[in-house]
Amino acid sequence: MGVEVAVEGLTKSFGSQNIWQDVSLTLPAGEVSALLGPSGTGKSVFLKSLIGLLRPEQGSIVIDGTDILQCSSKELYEIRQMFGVLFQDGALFGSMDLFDNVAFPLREHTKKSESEIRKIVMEKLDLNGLIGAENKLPGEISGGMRKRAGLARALVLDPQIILCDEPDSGLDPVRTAYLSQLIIDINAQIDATVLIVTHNINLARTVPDNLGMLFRKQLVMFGPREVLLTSDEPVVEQFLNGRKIGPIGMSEEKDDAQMAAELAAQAAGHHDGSPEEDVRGISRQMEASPGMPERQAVARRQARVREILHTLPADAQKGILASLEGRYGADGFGDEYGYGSEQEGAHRAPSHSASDPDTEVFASADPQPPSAEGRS
Ligand SMILES: Nc1ncnc2c1ncn2[C@@H]1O[C@H](COP(=O)(O)OP(=O)(O)OP(=O)(O)O)[C@@H](O)[C@H]1O
Repeated sequence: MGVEVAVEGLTKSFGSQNIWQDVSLTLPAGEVSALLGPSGTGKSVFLKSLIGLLRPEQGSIVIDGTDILQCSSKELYEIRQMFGVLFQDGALFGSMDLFDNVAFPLREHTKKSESEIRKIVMEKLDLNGLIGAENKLPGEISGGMRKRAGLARALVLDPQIILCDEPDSGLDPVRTAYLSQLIIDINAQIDATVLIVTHNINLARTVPDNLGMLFRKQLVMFGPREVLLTSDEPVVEQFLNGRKIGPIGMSEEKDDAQMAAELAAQAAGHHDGSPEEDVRGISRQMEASPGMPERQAVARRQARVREILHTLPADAQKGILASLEGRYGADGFGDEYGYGSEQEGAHRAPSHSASDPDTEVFASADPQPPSAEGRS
C-alpha cells in the first residue's frame, strides 16, 4: 500500500523570488490527489520538492516517518526508491528503445537478472498498452505513447508514491481520458499514493479523491474533491470555468484597474467566449475499469471523510453525503446540492461565504478543523 506524505509549513524561494509559502497538506495513503493552479504558481517545484530534487528553506515533508528535509543523504536515497515519477515529456532517453528505457531503473537500482528484468518490463509495457512497441525509439512514437512509456518506467520499482507532472500535456481529450483511466487502474492494482499536477479541468473533476490549488504563493485549499468542486472562491471558480473574468490574469495576477475594466466591458455586453454555464458542482468520479480490483482507497477515503465531514463547508458535506449514498446527478439531486453531470449543465449550489466558520476553506487532510493560526 502507498504511504502518507505529510507536508507542513513548506516555503520555497529561488533567490529573492518566493514561489510559495507555508504550504501544508497531507496526501492520504493510497488515495489519488491532484494539484491545480495557474501556470507559474510552482506546481512542478512542489513535485520536485517532494522527491528531494529541490530543497525548500522551511517546513517539513514527512514520508514514512522520515522528514526528507532533515534526513541523511542515504535515507533520502532510500525514500526516493519509493517514488515513481511521470515527468511532463516522459523524460525518456532518446537513444534507447522503450524496452531499455523502462528497464533502466531496474538495471540501475537492483541486482535483478536480465530474465527477471525482461519479465517486469514486459508486464509494465503490457499494463500500459505498449506491447509490440518495445523496440521503438521515443522519437518514433506518439506523445501519448511516450507518456505511457514514462508511466511504465515509473512503475518498474513498484513505487508506493506516484507523481505525475501534467500527464495530459500535449494529449487530445480522448488520450487524456485513457491516460486518466490508466492512472486509476494502476491505483486500483497497486494502491499507491498518487499526486497529479494538472491544468486539465475534466481530469481534475473526475479523477482524484482530493483536490488542491496553488495561487498567489499560497495553497488556496486542499482536501476532499467535493470541497474544491463546490467552492465559491473566485480563483477556483475562474479556474474551473476557464474564464477571463476573475483574479487570474494573462501572466501574473490582475491589478484592480484591469479587473474593473473587464467587469465594465462585461456589463456593457462584451462576450469574451467564456462558457455561459458554470461547471461548479461535483461530477461522478472515475472508477477502476471492469475486471480491475476494487480501489482500496475508496473505502478508506469514505471512512476518512465521514470523520472530517463536520469540518467541511456545507455544500461539500452535501455532495459527500450524496456520493456516499450513491446518488448522482441523473436523479435530479444535483440541482439542490451542486452535484451534477456535465450533460445536465450547471448546478449552482446556494452561495456561501468562505469566511463563515461553517464553510471555512479546508486546507489540510488532517481530521481537525483548520485552526485560527492556519492548519494544524
Ligand atoms: N531551478 C529553478 N531555478 C530558478 N527558478 C525556478 C527553478 N525552477 C522553477 N523556477 C521558477 O519557479 C516558478 C514556478 O515554476 P513551476 O514550473 O513550478 O510552475 P508551474 O506551476 O508548474 O507552471 P506550469 O503550470 O506552467 O508548468 C517559475 O517562475 C519558474 O521560473
